[in-house]
Amino acid sequence: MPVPNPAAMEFFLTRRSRPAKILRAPVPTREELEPILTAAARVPDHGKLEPWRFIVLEKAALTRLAMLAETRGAAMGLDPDRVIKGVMQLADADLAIAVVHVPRTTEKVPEIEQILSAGAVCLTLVNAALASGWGASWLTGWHMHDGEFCREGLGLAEGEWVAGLIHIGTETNTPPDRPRPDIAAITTWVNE
Ligand SMILES: Cc1cc2nc3c(=O)[nH]c(=O)nc-3n(C[C@H](O)[C@H](O)[C@H](O)COP(=O)(O)O)c2cc1C
Repeated sequence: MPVPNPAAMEFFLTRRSRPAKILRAPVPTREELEPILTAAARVPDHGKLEPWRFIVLEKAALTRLAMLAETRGAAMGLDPDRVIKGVMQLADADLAIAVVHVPRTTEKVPEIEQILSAGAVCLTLVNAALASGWGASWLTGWHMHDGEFCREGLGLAEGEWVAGLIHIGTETNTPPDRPRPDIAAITTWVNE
């Protein structure tokens, strides 16, 4: 007989991100983050390759990265509004964790499966933070897709890239949930 876990199921049926712009201090301490990171690293991982790693960005690092985004966005010739959006995402944050995809060279596990595993880390990190009572959000942005920014600002090695920048903090208000998928419309039942 299956042994249900109603509390876990209730969490999954009601969980939702909190927009990064409404997250503020206090943020989890390093000690409080440890179980959250441990939960996030407990994901399906074909071949046990661990094709991901974490970079925990505390306030001073986010301020430094916001300044780098300003110069980098201008150097890239991006639309100023887009630059500012990326800059403020970092400048307003008190804590964010970059989940870095670290591709492993192996013939047994295609890279796409390693990338999917990195996505699982991102979602589990959001969920573990939410389950611990924090607000959390999975963002990226033009800076996280820019190799030069990631090399200079985050010290990423060749081939590494940011799968998600997970913002974590205290929510300052509770915005309404968004409409959720119609399960009947996206599900096909096959019995023959
Ligand atoms: C890979 C990925 C990247 C994302 N990047 C952004 C982003 O840069 N900016 C943004 O506003 N939302 C971004 N989102 C969407 C947010 O995470 C969004 O708030 C999320 O869909 C909320 O879903 P939930 O409430 O079910 O957790 C991204 C989502 C994913 C999966």
